[in-house]
Amino acid sequence: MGSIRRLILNMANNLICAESRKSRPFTVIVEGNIGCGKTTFLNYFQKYNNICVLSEPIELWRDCRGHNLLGHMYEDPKKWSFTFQSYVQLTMLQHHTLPTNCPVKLMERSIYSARYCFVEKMKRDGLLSKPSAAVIDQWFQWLLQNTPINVDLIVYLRSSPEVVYERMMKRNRSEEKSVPIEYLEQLNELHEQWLYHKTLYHCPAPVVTIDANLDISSIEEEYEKCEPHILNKLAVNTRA
Ligand SMILES: Nc1ncnc2c1ncn2[C@@H]1O[C@H](COP(=O)(O)OP(=O)(O)OP(=O)(O)O)[C@@H](O)[C@H]1O
Ligand SMILES: Nc1nc(=O)c2ncn([C@H]3C[C@H](O)[C@@H](CO)O3)c2[nH]1
Repeated sequence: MGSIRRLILNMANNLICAESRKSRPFTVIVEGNIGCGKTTFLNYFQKYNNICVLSEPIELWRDCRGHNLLGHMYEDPKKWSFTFQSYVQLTMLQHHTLPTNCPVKLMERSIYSARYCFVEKMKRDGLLSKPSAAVIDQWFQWLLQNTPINVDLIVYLRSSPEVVYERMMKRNRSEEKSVPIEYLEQLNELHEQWLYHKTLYHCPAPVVTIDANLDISSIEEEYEKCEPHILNKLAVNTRA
């Protein structure tokens, strides 16, 4: 009796998984250091009218019921890292689970880089206490097992800290004005370990790497090479 029950449960589970895969869009996350060109990359794909393009919810981080959590985090990371990362994890979860009829969802960053790069760096720098890091990770592990945050492809905009530091400074975001190049060097190392050498944490999908150091005048060729991977053979129409 037991084996028949297990067989029936197995079949039901397979049906549910197949159904959730069918209903979930082909999900692509664009990862890379601050200033590497993620927004610029997403803008290139705005021409497709059935790719759901989700930029990083930075405006939510700058105004959470009137509080600029991004600014607080950079001004006093010891005090505000947990608060900020809790909200990053929520807002990224909202993007991962946002329903769409589009066959492709293209996200700027993800719940994965928040955990594997930024939280990791805060843990190593002692900016997140062990209890705080444990709570963030308990949430992350539960979400991993119980919510549809699967991704199908990672586009890694690989850059050098010197290049992105110059771009970040030129872009001149007020909260980032005191970010030292050392921060970008360490963030770069974490991205390299996670996405290039794959020696840090689990990589949730295949990675396509782009040389993000290329100047704006020549990088579009790299974006074009990336298109077939993202369009994933789906009928994605360009905007009329
Ligand atoms: N290939 C490039 N060559 C030169 N400048 C670039 C290139 N890509 C983007 N930039 C410029 O660098 C700055 C950062 O680009 P962008 O905002 O796209 O990066 P980002 O990865 O989204 O940054 P963040 O992680 O801070 O949101 C912008 O001023 C943008 O115009
Ligand atoms: N600490 C921290 N944790 C995150 O998960 C995270 N995601 C993005 N950012 C910062 C980088 C840019 O300044 C700015 C825009 O990417 O926000 C983060 N900072």
